[in-house]
Amino acid sequence: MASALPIALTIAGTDPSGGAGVLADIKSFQSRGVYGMSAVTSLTAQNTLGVQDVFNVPAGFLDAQLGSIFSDEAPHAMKSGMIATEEMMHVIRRYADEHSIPFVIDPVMISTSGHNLIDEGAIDYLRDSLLPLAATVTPNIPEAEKLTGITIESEADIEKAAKIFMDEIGVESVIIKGGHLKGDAVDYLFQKDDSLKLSSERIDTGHTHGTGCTFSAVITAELAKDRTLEDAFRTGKKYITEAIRKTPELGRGQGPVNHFAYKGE
Ligand SMILES: Nc1ncnc2c1ncn2[C@@H]1O[C@H](COP(=O)(O)OP(=O)(O)O)[C@@H](O)[C@H]1O
Ligand SMILES: Cc1ncc(COP(=O)(O)O)c(N)n1
Repeated sequence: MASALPIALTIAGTDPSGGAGVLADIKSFQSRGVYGMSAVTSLTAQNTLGVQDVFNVPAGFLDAQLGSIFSDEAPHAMKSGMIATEEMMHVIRRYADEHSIPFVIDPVMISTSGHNLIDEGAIDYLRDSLLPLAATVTPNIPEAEKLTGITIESEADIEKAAKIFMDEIGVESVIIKGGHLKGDAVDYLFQKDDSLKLSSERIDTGHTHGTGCTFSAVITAELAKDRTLEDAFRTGKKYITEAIRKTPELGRGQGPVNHFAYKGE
């Protein structure tokens, strides 16, 4: 019997310092009242100063983890973050095909600290074979540029990129995050027949390690509760704004956000 407790799964890499990846996702799920599960794609050695090393889990062992999860208690929604290799993407695609639960893809490519987290050769597969399976995709500006092949500097460019995501790549919906542009922090949700733009003031801080992971995890948590994507996006935006505003100032580099800060519904 399906659990009454909402359950969300993250398929992502680990960050031992707790700011990004699986740990950020699980903290986000927990703080939204959602039971968290994880399947690890890569173990990274990283902290607020950068990524020191990466160990990719063999694709067969990712399969084993997902098999353990789905053969016992399936989650109500899932997200993916860092997926370094195409082989791992093949495995994830199979589970996404077999289980019709909302799937949020955060197409992680480069860490805030500038380290590459995906094989260059896997990007085509991610775009062509994984993104079309997602309920929504949450690229930041550099990721949206890489996936659409256009330069994004303005709102008109964001609209052009969204059209490529929906009409050419075939995604159901896309949330393009404007954190890397200048001015207010503006994010855009595009769905088939409508769009929604959410804006917040830009908080003057260097502590934005794990913002993308946290934002997409909150959206996934809300989808696990059967909320609409629009509601999930609104909650994600409020949550990440508070989390950045009240950063705990940890580490000697780009610190993590605060997963205790947002108190709203
Ligand atoms: N300095 C900031 N002030 C307020 N919101 C921010 C700031 N930087 C990023 N955000 C928000 O954090 C979320 C993640 O955005 P972004 O930094 O673009 O993604 P990523 O972490 O994947 O690079 C978005 O909702 C974005 O608007
Ligand atoms: C394991 C893992 N997953 C994702 C990110 C991206 O997060 P950010 O862009 O905030 O560095 C990261 N640094 N590490």
